[in-house]
Amino acid sequence: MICVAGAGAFGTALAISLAANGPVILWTHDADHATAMREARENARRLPGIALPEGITITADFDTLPVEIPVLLAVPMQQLRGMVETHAEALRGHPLIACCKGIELSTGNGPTAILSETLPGATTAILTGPSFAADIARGLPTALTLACADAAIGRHLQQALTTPNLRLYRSTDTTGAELGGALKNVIAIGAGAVMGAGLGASARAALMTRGNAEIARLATALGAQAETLSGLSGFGDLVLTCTSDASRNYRFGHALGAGTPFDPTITVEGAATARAALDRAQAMGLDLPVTAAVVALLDRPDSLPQVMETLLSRPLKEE
Ligand SMILES: NC(=O)C1=CN([C@@H]2O[C@H](COP(=O)(O)OP(=O)(O)OC[C@H]3O[C@@H](n4cnc5c(N)ncnc54)[C@H](OP(=O)(O)O)[C@@H]3O)[C@@H](O)[C@H]2O)C=CC1
Ligand SMILES: O=C(CO)COP(=O)(O)O
Repeated sequence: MICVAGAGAFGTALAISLAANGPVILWTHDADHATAMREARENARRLPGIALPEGITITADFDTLPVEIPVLLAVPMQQLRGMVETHAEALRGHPLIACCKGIELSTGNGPTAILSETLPGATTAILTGPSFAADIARGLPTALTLACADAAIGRHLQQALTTPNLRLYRSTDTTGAELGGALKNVIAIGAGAVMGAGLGASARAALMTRGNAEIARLATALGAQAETLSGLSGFGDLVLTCTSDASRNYRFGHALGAGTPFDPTITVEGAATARAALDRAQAMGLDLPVTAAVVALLDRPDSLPQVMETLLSRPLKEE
């Protein structure tokens, strides 16, 4: 049995896929949402139009968790610490697999560090990579990275969480897996802005490539391995998110570039992470021009011409 904590689009999609392997508990913090999902056998709020298999038990009560089953934490990054602190007693003793992408704004930390700080001694891992919730939920083929610092536990989790349509690759580089997934969202906002402003696919390719170099600069300085960044959780997710309007980060950037409104209730992880990444880079004396451009655009959505001018007038250098 597996528990998925967080009934957003991704948590629900993971629960649907995992239900092919055996019983799944899908937990939401909202009792009314649990009731609605139980009655409709659908998550109409976050993943409409897809039936929840019978093998998924929906609950808003953590106290009933069977001992030691893995818990996948699928809540937005900036909510992870608060959620784990609130439910620390219920989560203690369970292997915890973070499924969120981002850097915490208040600390500059990633998901597994937050889990270790909140529940010292916990077994932690990160599940990340290129996959849209709707694709997973519809049973389309997807491949993700499961990173766990403990190789033996990682091997066990890889087996437990692989499903017929979700193929997991294993890594021990949690830093690389987390940072690839976090920082690609920042570049996707930039890629969306380029396309929204009508600057063209060539400009987007340039931004993606220089963004990729920037991800490597910050992530390797923080201890990531270069091979991880060229894998599913890095390059794979960067390509997916920067080129598909199924991505919320891309669509948010597109709206910024086009000067059109964007629904503020939609989860856009790259916005807070852009600021967190820039803070960390500045503290380390690293230059992240694309991330700085995204932050400038977040601060002043009408500043796109100046932001582009700043990027294009940087000193010429070797690639
Ligand atoms: N959607 C996707 O395609 C993918 C998403 N991810 C990652 O998964 C993470 C979650 O995203 P996603 O599911 O899409 O987001 P959604 O916006 O669809 O859902 C977020 C969920 O988290 C819940 N939530 C918010 N705050 C808390 C809290 N304090 N305690 C418990 N639950 C809370 C929300 O509840 P409520 O509805 O009540 O607000 C909602 O159910 C993100 O980091 C994202 O990057 C990764 C891969 C793919
Ligand atoms: O992380 C994702 C795809 O791998 C989902 O991207 P968005 O959060 O931008 O929708």
